[in-house]
Amino acid sequence: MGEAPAFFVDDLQNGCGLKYKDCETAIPNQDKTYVIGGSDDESSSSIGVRIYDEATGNWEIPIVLGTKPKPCKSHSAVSLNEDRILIITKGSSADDCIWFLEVDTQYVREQKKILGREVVAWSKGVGGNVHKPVVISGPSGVGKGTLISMLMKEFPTTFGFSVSHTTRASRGMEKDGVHYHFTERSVMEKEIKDGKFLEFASVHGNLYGTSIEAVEVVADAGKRCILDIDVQGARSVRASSLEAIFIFICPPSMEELEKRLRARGTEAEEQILKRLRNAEAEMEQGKSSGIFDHILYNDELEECYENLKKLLGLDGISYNVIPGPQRINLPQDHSVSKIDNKIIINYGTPELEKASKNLIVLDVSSLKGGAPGRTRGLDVYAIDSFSDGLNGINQPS
Ligand SMILES: Nc1nc2c(ncn2[C@@H]2O[C@H](COP(=O)(O)OP(=O)(O)O)[C@@H](O)[C@H]2O)c(=O)[nH]1
Ligand SMILES: Nc1ncnc2c1ncn2[C@@H]1O[C@H](COP(=O)(O)OP(=O)(O)O)[C@@H](O)[C@H]1O
Repeated sequence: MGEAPAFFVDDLQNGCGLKYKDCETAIPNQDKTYVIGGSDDESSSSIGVRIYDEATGNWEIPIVLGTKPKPCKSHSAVSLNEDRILIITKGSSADDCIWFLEVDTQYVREQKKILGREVVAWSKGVGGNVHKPVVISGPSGVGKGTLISMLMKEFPTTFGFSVSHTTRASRGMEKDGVHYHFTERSVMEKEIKDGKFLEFASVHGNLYGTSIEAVEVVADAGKRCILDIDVQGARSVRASSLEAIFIFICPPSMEELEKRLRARGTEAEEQILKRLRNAEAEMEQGKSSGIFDHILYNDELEECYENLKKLLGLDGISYNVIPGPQRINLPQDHSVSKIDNKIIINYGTPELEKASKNLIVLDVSSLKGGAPGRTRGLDVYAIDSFSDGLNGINQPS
């Protein structure tokens, strides 16, 4: 049935006496009110967020994760559920106007625990769907990099590699920004504190991590993201709102793993021994932790590659191409309300009320992914509220 529309500025001023600027909206959610700022302030480079805790009467400025929407003169906002608020920025381009502010999703709750502060996270809404990202884990030397290179070579327009950050030194052939972002520990630690990472872990004595941006870059290129990360990282991604397929690669034996690591010739003896020691625990966790959807044995390379392709639906006959994102043209002046899983964007003025196509419906029942990054699965369509009879949408009572 019908639910309350966005709680707009005037309501809040009258109701609670909270102070804010014209370009802000105030959205009550659970026992807090989120004041989401516009940007009439020239110095501000993004939309701000403040939280009013009704129980304590205190304001808090949260840590804001994810890429923020660009500043805009005004926006509409509506609480989708206890987890997230939908924001529609006015005057933005068609592919940059629908945003989600996650306030209590699993990802945000985890980040609150890690960062010890109030946290919110932005995610951009994107029409259409893409295939789930692929997380590949396995012990050092098992052949993850080799398999991923084969995939990227055969399907260059389908896959994009999530370039991780690491504090380890570059190997001879590795390029900064291509294989890894090689970085100083102090810099990476600061960026982790600032919430720039989707996940990070200490592996073989170095710090490794996937920045939110690394995943967004691939998604924005319309490609399926591949992450080569360790088991701890895979566990963190499992707990995040990035819906992915998790694949663990096993060697045929520990002897063969050692042979491959030594033959690769990229590590000093001490590092080889450390990686072999860690491999035992990784194998145990990989096989039994419940994190991974699939386990592949990399004995014969070609055979393993064929199996990987099958898992990903790339076995030659039927790669199910999902249509690209829809373009969403939202009018500048509109009001927003929520009915069940549908957001109704009304841009009819009183005089135009009888004009056709004066409602846009944003169906949010199949949202996928979320902060940090992109929320996909939005279905957007225009309807004529009178002649189409709201297309079966329950009207607010
Ligand atoms: N958690 C996490 N692990 C990563 C990331 N990038 C790489 N790794 C893992 O770190 C480990 C060491 O990687 P690397 O030094 O390139 O050695 P290699 O696996 O022997 O080629 C591997 O298990 C990788 O999967 C990351 O962003 N996050
Ligand atoms: N199935 C396989 N049989 C033999 N050698 C392999 C196989 N898969 C990979 N290799 C070799 O093993 C070494 C380690 O592979 P690599 O892809 O670097 O592993 P990882 O990225 O998991 O550390 C490389 O020299 C690679 O050419």
